[in-house]
Amino acid sequence: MPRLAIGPELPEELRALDPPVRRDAVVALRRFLLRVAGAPHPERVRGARDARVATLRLAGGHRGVVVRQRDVYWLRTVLPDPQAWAHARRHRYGVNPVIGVVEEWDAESLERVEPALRRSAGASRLFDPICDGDLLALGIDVRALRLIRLVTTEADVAALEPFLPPTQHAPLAVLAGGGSLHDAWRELETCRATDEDPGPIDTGDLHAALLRSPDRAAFVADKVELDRVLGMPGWCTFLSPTQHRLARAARYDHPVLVVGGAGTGKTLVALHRAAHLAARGSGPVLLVTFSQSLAEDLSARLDTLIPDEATRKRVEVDNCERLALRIVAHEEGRRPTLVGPGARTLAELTDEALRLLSRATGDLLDDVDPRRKPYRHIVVDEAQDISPAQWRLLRAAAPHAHDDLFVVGDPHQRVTETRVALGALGIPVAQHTLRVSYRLPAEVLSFAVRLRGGGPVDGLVRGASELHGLRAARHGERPVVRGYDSAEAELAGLAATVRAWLEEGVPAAGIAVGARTPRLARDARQALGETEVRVSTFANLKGLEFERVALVGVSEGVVPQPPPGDPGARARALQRERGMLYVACTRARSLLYLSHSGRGSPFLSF
Ligand SMILES: Nc1ncnc2c1ncn2[C@@H]1O[C@H](COP(=O)(O)OP(=O)(O)OP(=O)(O)O)[C@@H](O)[C@H]1O
Repeated sequence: MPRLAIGPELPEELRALDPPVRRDAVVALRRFLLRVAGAPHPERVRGARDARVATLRLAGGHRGVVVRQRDVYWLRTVLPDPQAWAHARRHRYGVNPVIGVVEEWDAESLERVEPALRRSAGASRLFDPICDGDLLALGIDVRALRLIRLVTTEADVAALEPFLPPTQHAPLAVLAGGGSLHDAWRELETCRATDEDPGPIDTGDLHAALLRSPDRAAFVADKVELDRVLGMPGWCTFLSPTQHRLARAARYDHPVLVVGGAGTGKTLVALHRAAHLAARGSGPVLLVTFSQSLAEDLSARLDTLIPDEATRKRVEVDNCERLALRIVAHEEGRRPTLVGPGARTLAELTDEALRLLSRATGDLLDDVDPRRKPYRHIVVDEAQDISPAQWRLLRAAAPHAHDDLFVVGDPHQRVTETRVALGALGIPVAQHTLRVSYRLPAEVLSFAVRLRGGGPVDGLVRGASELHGLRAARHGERPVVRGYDSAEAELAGLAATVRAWLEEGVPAAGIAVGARTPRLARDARQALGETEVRVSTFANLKGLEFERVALVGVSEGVVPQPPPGDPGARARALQRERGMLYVACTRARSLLYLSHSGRGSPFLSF
């Protein structure tokens, strides 16, 4: 049987086809995998730049492009015939000689760019001070050296980005920006998907390279696996190398904290870690987040990610408040009252739950009897808004052992008063950072980061955390900021904007409208009439994402809300206000619209 690896774009490409074409393509792939009668066979590509590239006729007018070596087939893409042939001729494939992952080169474009680079090349070239040996040690392909030697400016390197594999472009971009060889090498290291030493790299071994590239290829051994990979959303199968390394690490001896800006995949990593622990861990897993609605969302996504029922059952998903309630209810035999006579506050219940757990084990920080702990592994999302008391409860709910706590969060997205330094709570963590936002187009990301401004915020480990080094995976449209003379005109503008989006075909579920206060959110709801778009406060948009987001009332006197007089409290309140607006802005996958009446919020002046 052929060994078939699926490329990351394939599930979406197939879903976008007309149903009959899609069905034919999937049947053809099943036949190909099983080598049964009627299976498509690889067809050579005349004029291919890489002799290993072939196409498979999958359905009427559609072909798959495969890279083939002996019985290994890497299915890169499914396209209408003419585009498939063009794609097949255009690219060549290789293996990074340092980290051993697969590389895809847009060879045709690079051939076109080379004469232009040669013509514009200055006398002194950007990489002149670096010898060939050093470039090769960074994994730069020997065939690319001639081209790279022509590069004169940092802008040349940026212009080459779409045509180079990321493993070639990333170290060059670091060097072009003035980084050292060591910095460039560290950047290359982030493209590794595992911590295992790959040993000597055989650049002729496509199979080994594909196995080292889980972001680029997923092997499917049989029809069941093929159907599963094709049927699931891409996020279930393909993680970036850094995300993969963090989520699938065999073992962490100490608690782990993953931080990262908006849309960098922290929640995705938390979900995959929970799934990994459910499959390979050594006991019940708790996945905990900020609110009940986020917990419901995570739970639904875990159902998709973990098809096996028994494995799925090993993960409980909850928020911290309900966790405390459940622990107390379990002990007392009935649900504690939250209102009326005898009611306890959520804070009191959290303390009570901690006391109960500590009693069970003898001591809060000492695992006298780890079997009495309700969970073996705890994964925490939205860590920045979990209170110290809740952290103590979480710490007490799992034994001190390997893979006990895996925490993700972003201190810049804090929307509550909470400020915790995990170390001070007896949770020393090893910190990792995600730096690429997959949700936000570069234009929305840079707008949101500038608007976030306000200097460093309190980090989750200790000290301050700065928002820098974050980049976007793609480009898109610039945010729109509109000023109106009155609140009525602003709401009419909102209604017209949302109507236009719906008329363009954006589904209502892909649109969110946000406002700073519940009252403004109610006004916006009213202005929108019957439309089923989500309308909420900035803070309640936390953790969610939409195609388009409209934020209203981003006006002076509203954002920020008037801060308290005490200077310390004032500074913290302003940081929180910035955090809320940043959270709201960063929910937009493609388009962000902000409006104000009268003068705009001072946060908009950057
Ligand atoms: N490697 C990736 N490739 C493609 N898409 C990705 C990747 N990682 C994350 N995404 C997508 O980016 C979006 C943001 O991911 P996620 O919600 O996990 O980020 P986050 O860091 O938790 O965001 P936030 O903190 O802003 O709520 C999701 O749509 C997710 O599927």
